[in-house]
Amino acid sequence: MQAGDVLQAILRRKAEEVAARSARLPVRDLQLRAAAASPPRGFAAAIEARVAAGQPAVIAEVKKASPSKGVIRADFDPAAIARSYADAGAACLSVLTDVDFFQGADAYLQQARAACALPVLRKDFVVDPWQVVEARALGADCVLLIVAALDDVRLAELSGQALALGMDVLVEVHDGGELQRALRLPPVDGRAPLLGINNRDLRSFAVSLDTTLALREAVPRGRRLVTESGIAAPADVRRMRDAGIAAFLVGEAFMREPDPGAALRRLFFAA
Ligand SMILES: O=C(O)c1ccccc1NCC(=O)[C@H](O)[C@H](O)COP(=O)(O)O
Repeated sequence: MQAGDVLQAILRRKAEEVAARSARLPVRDLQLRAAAASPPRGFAAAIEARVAAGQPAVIAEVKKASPSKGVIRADFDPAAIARSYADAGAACLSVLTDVDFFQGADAYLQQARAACALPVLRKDFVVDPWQVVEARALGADCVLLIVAALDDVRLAELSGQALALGMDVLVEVHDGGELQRALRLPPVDGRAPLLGINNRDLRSFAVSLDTTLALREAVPRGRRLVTESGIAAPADVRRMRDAGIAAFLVGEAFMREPDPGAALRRLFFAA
């Protein structure tokens, strides 16, 4: 798929999808499912535990396809991939649930989470409070909020709602203006969103690790920063580690390998 306005195309489609899904399943029914769901596993806490132990905290992504790369992994078994990541030392999982642009599925999140003990990020384009409740009902431990996709009022509403439901929030930015907006989000019960810096420009698909290096200075001490996208080689990991980055979200580099867990070990834990 061409880059151009892909984010806007995704957001237009997502609004239609949410309208249709929420008409079929009213939020009150969804809230009952969320209340009965397996409790959140502590996504941010799992990251902090790895960092406190002096290890890189790896959020390993379960992703079949993407708009920029098409199908990345045809042989796709979310449960097996999740087990492989957990055995290799991942701190958390990220599972794509968007159907139309990533060939994801809600069931993939449920299968991956059931296959291991790791906390799971629902990686989707969350634009409506209904989706936050849906994420918890599916068992998600964290939701992604993309600053470029939301105005300030909606961003604060969704973040506060997710935190109040006991989930963590990964708030994703790509430039300094978005970072300042993300930093204004208030904590709930002392829990603030994790700050994800996406090295991929979602409008052009260009990827540069310089994005993280340029923005990290503006992240206050005490806030956990996650570098996202384009981490593929040991030199990339070294470069980020040398800059003090401890948390990583990685997808394609693992998903293209026959054994995703072995690829994670080679990239992050080779002696
Ligand atoms: O990956 C895309 O093509 C894409 C396009 C539009 C919106 C989001 C997109 N990707 C989501 C991500 O940012 C990545 O899945 C994630 O950060 C992992 O990146 P990578 O390690 O490069 O697979």
